[in-house]
Amino acid sequence: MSNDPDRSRPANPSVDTNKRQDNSLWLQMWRDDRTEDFHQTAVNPLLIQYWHSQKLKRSSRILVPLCGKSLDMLWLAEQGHTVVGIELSPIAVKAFFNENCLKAKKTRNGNFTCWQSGTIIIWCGDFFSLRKHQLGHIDSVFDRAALTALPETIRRQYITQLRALIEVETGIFLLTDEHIAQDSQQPATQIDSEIVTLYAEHFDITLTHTQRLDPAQGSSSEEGFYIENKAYQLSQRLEDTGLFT
Ligand SMILES: C[S@@+](CC[C@H](N)C(=O)[O-])C[C@H]1O[C@@H](n2cnc3c(N)ncnc32)[C@H](O)[C@@H]1O
Repeated sequence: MSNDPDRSRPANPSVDTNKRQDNSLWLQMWRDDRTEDFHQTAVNPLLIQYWHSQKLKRSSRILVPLCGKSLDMLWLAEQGHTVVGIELSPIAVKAFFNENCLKAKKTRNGNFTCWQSGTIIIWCGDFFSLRKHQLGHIDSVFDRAALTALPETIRRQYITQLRALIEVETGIFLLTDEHIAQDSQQPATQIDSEIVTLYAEHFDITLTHTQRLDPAQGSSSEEGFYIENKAYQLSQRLEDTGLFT
């Protein structure tokens, strides 16, 4: 499932060094305006297709970790939800509000600057430093290119932090782009082994959608690989929370 932007990173520095390096890399990417590999110029079609199967109330609060300047946040707000994004780069946050002609109010909160326009709130700062009391109640998480943006060494910590920020009943709608070797025998209906490793301990995992992109469709996978888009619904198991003992 590896999808992080810099595969030339050293394989095994300590997690903290790796996080610092990764943050610098993302901040530089935004300064250089190199966002074409991940920023989508339209709302994600799988979000539109599958979001409502969660049957959330319109008033739900949705967490969008590592949100960039994603237009998906606008669509979620249009569904009546309050959207709570978290993004490291102030350039990305400013671009989101400016490009969508939204006037935002900025307030300082600890190491974060909190930008708000109507029902869209973006916390600008490091996801790993955010605390639950800052964020408030969260009903669902939308993760597109957040888990997969991080180096593999940090992904477990991402999930620990995500669980610390949400409620026991909060579900996650996760979209991934998996890079599959063309000679792989893996069936399209298979849950990615890294998703199992990372989430199965605490979550029930449902694969809701798989779409294999033909390399001829212009997908940007490396030679010898194709991309498979997958949508997962993750539900935390209540017995892990101590509610059923
Ligand atoms: C691959 S992009 C995806 C953005 C967005 N989810 C989308 O679909 O367009 C990953 C984003 O995560 C941000 N990011 C990376 N590490 C972060 C961190 N530790 N805290 C907050 N944001 C982070 C990057 O600046 C970048 O905008």
